[in-house]
Amino acid sequence: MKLLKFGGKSLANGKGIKNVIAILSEKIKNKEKIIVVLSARGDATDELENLLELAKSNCNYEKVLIQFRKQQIEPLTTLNVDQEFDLLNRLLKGVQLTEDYSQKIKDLVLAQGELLAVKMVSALLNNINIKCQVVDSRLFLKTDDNFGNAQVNLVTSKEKTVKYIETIDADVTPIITGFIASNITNETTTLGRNGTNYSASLIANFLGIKAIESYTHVDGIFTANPEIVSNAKIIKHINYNEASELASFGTSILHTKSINPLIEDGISLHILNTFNKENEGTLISNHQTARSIKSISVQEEVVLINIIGKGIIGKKGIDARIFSNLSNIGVNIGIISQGSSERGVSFIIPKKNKAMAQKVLLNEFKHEILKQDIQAVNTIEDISVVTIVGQHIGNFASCLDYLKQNKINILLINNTISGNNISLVIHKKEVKKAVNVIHSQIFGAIKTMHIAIVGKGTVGGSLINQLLVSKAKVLNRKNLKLNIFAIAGKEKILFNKNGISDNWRTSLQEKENTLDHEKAIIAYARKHHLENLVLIDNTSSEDFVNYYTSFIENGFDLVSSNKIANTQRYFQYKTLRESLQLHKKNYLYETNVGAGLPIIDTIRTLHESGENITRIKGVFSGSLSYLFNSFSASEQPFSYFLKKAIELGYTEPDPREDLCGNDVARKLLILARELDLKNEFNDINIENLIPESLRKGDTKQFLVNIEGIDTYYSAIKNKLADDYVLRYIGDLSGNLQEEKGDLQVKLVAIPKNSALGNLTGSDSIFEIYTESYKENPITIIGAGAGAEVTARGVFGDLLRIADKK
Ligand SMILES: Nc1ncnc2c1ncn2[C@@H]1O[C@H](COP(=O)(O)OP(=O)(O)O)[C@@H](O)[C@H]1O
Ligand SMILES: N[C@@H](CC(=O)OP(=O)(O)O)C(=O)O
Repeated sequence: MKLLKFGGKSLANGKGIKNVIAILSEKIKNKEKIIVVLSARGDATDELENLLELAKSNCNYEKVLIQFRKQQIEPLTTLNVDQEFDLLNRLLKGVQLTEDYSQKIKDLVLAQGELLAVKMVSALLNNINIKCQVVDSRLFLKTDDNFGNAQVNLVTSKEKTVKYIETIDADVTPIITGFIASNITNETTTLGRNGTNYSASLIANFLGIKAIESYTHVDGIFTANPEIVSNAKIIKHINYNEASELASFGTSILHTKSINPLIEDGISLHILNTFNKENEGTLISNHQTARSIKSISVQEEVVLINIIGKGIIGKKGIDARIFSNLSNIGVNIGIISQGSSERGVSFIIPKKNKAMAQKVLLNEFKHEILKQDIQAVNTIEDISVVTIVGQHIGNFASCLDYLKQNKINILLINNTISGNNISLVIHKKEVKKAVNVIHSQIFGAIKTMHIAIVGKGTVGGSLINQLLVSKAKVLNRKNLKLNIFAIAGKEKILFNKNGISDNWRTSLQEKENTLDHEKAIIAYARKHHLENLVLIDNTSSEDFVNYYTSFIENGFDLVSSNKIANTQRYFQYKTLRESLQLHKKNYLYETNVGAGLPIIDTIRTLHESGENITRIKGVFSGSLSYLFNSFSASEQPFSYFLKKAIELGYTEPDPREDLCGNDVARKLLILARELDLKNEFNDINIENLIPESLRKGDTKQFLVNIEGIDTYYSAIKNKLADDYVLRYIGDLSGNLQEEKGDLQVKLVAIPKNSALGNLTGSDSIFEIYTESYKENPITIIGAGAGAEVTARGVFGDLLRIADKK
């Protein structure tokens, strides 16, 4: 024999009730012997509670009641529910007249939800010729008078239940009400919200039934509430102790008191999904596993009480007085801590006990308050307790770090005596983010990075497309979800917390122009509680860089192809690093120097490992590499290659921006600063490649007179010795252990058969000289420019940040 319990959502109209009837009829037709226990349908209990409140405040409840009736008689509108609704009408009218109701009346009103459910399910089964019978549990579940949360008299109830069920013919399936019972004078009581599970466990225990199937609307018990963590993992098997732990820490699919009757009789409880026939669900039984399970639970409906006062530090008996006073009025203290506030005691109690507890404490400590030893007894309401069940504190440090990185403020932390549960008190609005952050950290489950991309030009646009194309692969290989939640152009901004899609260009185009993109991005991330935030700056904007600290302070890591932040004045450079350090954030900018080439990473690794870098030299600009490689190897005039470079898109629209040498100088400065040198941009000796006569005038004028550049370069070339070529190089030398290095950007003659002399096309080359490598520098050569390779480099930085999480 099995007992089947169906929850409210399973019995709701539509797919739910249809599946319930299908499940029941299949089992009964297969001659399985079953007993059924039902909750109220859909949200009936909440709706009945609401009707009581409406009546109490003398509002028009009739319309709401009509609507409620309509829902309850679906899908069998001919069902006679007059008895239940006549009673509801009378009770609600009474409440409206007196503008009040007792807990006793409330129980009678709520009970109608379960009574309607069993009536409907029986009728639907009878309609398909299945023999079943409505069973009102009030006839045999007997309780005390504690309406709303009545205690069951186990001995009497067992006797009555066994007797009652014996009266039902063996071929008739009992359809029993959950949640409701009665007292000794047969008045209706209830077993506490979500009490149907308890009814089911008790009835199984009384009748010697060894297996319960509990049908709900989720696939079973997960490593965290699946409605909060979308990639939570199902736990297939747990034992009673683990189930009790999860229940007591707020895993709402389980209820503490419904576990005890199972343990007593070794009854297995199989949690299944009404809406997913294929799923195996979670089996709770008395088996023992070698490895204990881990799961994250959330307790809502709690408040934090702070007793604040210098006068209570070190004073004996304060905790004892708190405990005894609250326990006298039946209030449980969840977590207590003196560490969180240096000047007081903080603890958690159920929200419903707040007023009572405050009154009792104010009275208990009235002398201390009078003497100003206690300044206040405060309550903080908007909090939740997140518990990681099965987690030892010893391995939790990285998780705390990770929460901090995600700007989650922990008000209290507590680990239990057994050392296997850790509870964190946090603000309610941060719960979703916190649970997701902890979950991904503990279970190594899919981690989601929430990315905002500013700049959608050649590099930005390529990056967005690369991310969209590669995201499925990254998810597969690295368990990492790359979710672009914002794209900002110069004027418009596009948001989607679930990730922007392939047609982002059109969607962005359709948006209105907006201002203050940085504020909008920060506000959006906060509103939607997004974790693992990364801002990617693919602009060349000087202004946008000013917002970097704001992003850092609001929990963002940074990636940028924009060089400005690294070439500002040294004090600004330093301030940014200080802010990164303070907020434990990362800033990666590999593409600032060699596009997709791993220059900064190599230099940083060498430098951090204590290798003395003595010189860095190379051709840092793809466009200038092309110009001098080609010009040196050909008889054509310089302007011929300059025009070609413009055509190929190697240069900026005004090629003088490349020729002036500032871009190479910026790259050189960035490298110098990686070595902790304190150089300023002005310290760099830059050879400007534009002849004096061509420096003035707009782009158009320059392009018209472009051949004017040739005499200048022919003269230089004529002076070249045999087997020498021209290269425009960045050169960092001097004593690099000092405060400042010697930074030169210059056109030089180089032997043709050297590494720099051998350079071809638009490749860049970086020679890194170190003490250990002496005259044989580490050399990195490759495409050092281009939107696609730069975007790939930015992508790499993003993955590096994800790896640090
Ligand atoms: N760790 C968890 N695993 C599964 N469900 C959970 C967990 N924690 C909380 N829940 C919540 O428990 C609820 C399912 O239980 P319940 O409300 O009793 O369902 P029903 O009304 O169908 O009986 C779901 O809303 C689910 O979000
Ligand atoms: N209907 C009652 C009892 C119950 O257990 O419901 P559910 O099984 O849907 O949690 C309630 O909502 O409290």
